[in-house]
Amino acid sequence: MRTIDDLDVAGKRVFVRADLNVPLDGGRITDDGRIRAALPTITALRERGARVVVAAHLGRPKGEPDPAYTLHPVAERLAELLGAEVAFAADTAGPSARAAVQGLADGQVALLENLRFEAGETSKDDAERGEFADRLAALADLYVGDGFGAVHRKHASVYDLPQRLPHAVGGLVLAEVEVLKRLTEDPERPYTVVLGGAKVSDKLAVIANLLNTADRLVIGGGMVFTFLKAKGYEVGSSLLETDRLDTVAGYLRDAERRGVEIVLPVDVVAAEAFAADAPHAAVPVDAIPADRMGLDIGPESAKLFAEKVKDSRTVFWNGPMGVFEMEPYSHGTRALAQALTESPAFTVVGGGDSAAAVRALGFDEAAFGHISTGGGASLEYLEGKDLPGIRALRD
Ligand SMILES: Nc1ncnc2c1ncn2[C@@H]1O[C@H](COP(=O)(O)OP(=O)(O)O)[C@@H](O)[C@H]1O
Ligand SMILES: O=C(OP(=O)(O)O)[C@H](O)COP(=O)(O)O
Repeated sequence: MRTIDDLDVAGKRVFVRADLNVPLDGGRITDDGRIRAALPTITALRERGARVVVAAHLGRPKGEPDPAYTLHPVAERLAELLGAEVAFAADTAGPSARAAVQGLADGQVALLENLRFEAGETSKDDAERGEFADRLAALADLYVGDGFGAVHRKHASVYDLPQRLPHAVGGLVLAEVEVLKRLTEDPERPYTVVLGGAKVSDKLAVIANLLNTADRLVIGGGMVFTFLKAKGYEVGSSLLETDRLDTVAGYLRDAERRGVEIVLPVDVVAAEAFAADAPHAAVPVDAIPADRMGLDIGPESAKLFAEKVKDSRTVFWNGPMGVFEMEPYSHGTRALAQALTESPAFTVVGGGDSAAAVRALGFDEAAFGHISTGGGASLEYLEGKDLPGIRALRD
């Protein structure tokens, strides 16, 4: 793969596909880790006289403009961190984007509006994605793929656009892959993968392959309830993927046959509503009240998970154990993060929210082996998949 050092960027319009999908509270960025992670590539290009056109997605808007998902706050933060102006385009590939790019002098930066405001970005239809990629291609001379957190998405800006422009891989993607390789090439065992978070259907899909590589899967977060229900427990109003119950029951059988240990919580914190001030209590998993939802693992589970993590030589963790953004449901995530810092294992934390949780809960990033900007992307890389956003840079 060509790197940015192999490109002659001076005076050229360079499209940088970054992952700037940061957590927001209203319009306020609660963790700017992904913006910071994008800086080295942007800065290197500026210093070499490129006209840098940064593009990214934020959240999951439905293919049309939605003010709740504007990248405007990200443009402001990016400008602060760069110590330079960032021209923000109010559309993605329309007149405002064209004007912003046209106005760039060498070394200057523009940020396009959320790529997912266009249906073509995420379309499953090759022609529709291609048509949007053509419009993006008209904005630039060169392409740099640096949005590691999105390289597992076969989206127009990730997969189709690099096929239309001379391209290179960015430093963030290179660095992430370098670390994750250590987990695919003969990881020290026991090798434990901890899964949590809210993107339940995405993450259920990686489990089949992880059963081939990991010795132990520890399951927390929103994923838990599909497992508990598949085992016959009632889960009240917790997150549940009803149509995946058979699949999950299959994973449990498969794991047992292969000798892969699946560690599930023994207790959960069940709340009356999705709110910090809702009445809540830790209950055993066989006693979740019908009118309550599980928003964290319970204290007994936190102890159990900590033991499993400490008794490992390699740990990959993606997905918070609970709704860590609300204090009453942050204890499971805190206990797990603490255990990772005390484990003799090589530890990798991946995912926008997981990395944000570790920082928000006050942990020192240096206490972990690596904090990756990508959750789903890391998991799919660990599965051994050829990821669309990396494949397109190789061709
Ligand atoms: N039991 C739960 N019910 C609902 N949401 C949960 C639960 N546990 C964790 N979450 C939520 O999961 C979100 C992060 O999930 P996800 O995006 O999958 O992680 P990452 O960004 O690290 O890949 C957090 O915002 C957290 O509040
Ligand atoms: O936040 C992201 O992934 P992650 O939650 O798996 O770390 C990426 O920006 C990809 O977002 P997506 O899962 O909406 O495609």
